[in-house]
Amino acid sequence: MKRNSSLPLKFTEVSLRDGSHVMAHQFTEKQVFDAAKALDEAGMHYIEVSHGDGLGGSTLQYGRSLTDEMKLIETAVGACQQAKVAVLLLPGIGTVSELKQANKLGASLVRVATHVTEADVSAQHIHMARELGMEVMGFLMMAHSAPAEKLIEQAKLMESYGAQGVYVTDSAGALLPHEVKERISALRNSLDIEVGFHAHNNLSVAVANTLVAIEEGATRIDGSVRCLGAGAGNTQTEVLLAVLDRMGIETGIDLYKMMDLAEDVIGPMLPGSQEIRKGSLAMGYAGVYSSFLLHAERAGKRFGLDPRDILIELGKRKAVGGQEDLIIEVAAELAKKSKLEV
Ligand SMILES: CC[C@H](O)CC(=O)C(=O)O
Ligand SMILES: [Mn+2]
Repeated sequence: MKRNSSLPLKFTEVSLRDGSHVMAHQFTEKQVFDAAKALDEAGMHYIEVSHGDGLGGSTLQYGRSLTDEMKLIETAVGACQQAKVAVLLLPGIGTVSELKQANKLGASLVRVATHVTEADVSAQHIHMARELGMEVMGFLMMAHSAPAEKLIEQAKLMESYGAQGVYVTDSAGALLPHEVKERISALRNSLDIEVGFHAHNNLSVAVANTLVAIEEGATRIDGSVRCLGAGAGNTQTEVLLAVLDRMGIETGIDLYKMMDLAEDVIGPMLPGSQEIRKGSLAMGYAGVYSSFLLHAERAGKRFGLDPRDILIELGKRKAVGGQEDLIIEVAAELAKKSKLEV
């Protein structure tokens, strides 16, 4: 593969943040310590640790964390010799004060995440992170739902606020390879900062999409070991690293150590196997936020509905992150409608 960038690839392992959705936000300090230590020893570049919905996400709406995320961040920082600890922040959920606290505890990269059309809400947080001396990336979520021109406009806003890179974030795992190619190359040709890619494997194309992104010049790449991320999980980190190794692309990360930690450290944490099942497949198919899966399954049980019907309806309504309350509303409406039809 010929990469359209001469910069080295930098990987962010997201299982301790995106995987928080799968764990219903119940990570323990020991789990985070063991995973961060093993990832650090394998040479991982960045390890993201936060509530699944980012700093400040531990609420009734998003799900309460078992362990205070600041404790988890501090634990991960303490476990790492070389890896940097990253945090995710969604303006409106996380605040500048939480960002300062995380930075004080040793988090040195923040990814400021907004819906793909709402980059303007990231200005204050990006400025503050730069003032704190943190590395800052923009994270444009639900990137499948906007055309390349919109992504360019929004990424340029983040660049103007001081972001040092912008991610195409396929939150729904809905992007197809040609759509990734179009979006990454559009950003690569329009920005003076790095471009990143964050995938979800709901349609089983996360590794393929990530390879396309790398070829088009993305240099910041996300993955989760054993697919420990929302929905069917993210690009499986250890698999991607093996493929890149076969392609002769240098990552600086020890493949055997990654395979071992996938088996011995992350494997035992998994509440179930991260396969593509009907719920996650429906999300990729309908373009729904991956972190809605557990919420939709719970609503399905509560209202006696097939969670897929709830997910498909959420896709039609173009629900965005932060609208977890809409899941209940949609389920209640569907249940009412189906009773009327009987
Ligand atoms: C709720 C935040 C979300 O999980 C961020 C993310 O990883 C994505 O949009 O894919
Ligand atoms: Mn994600």
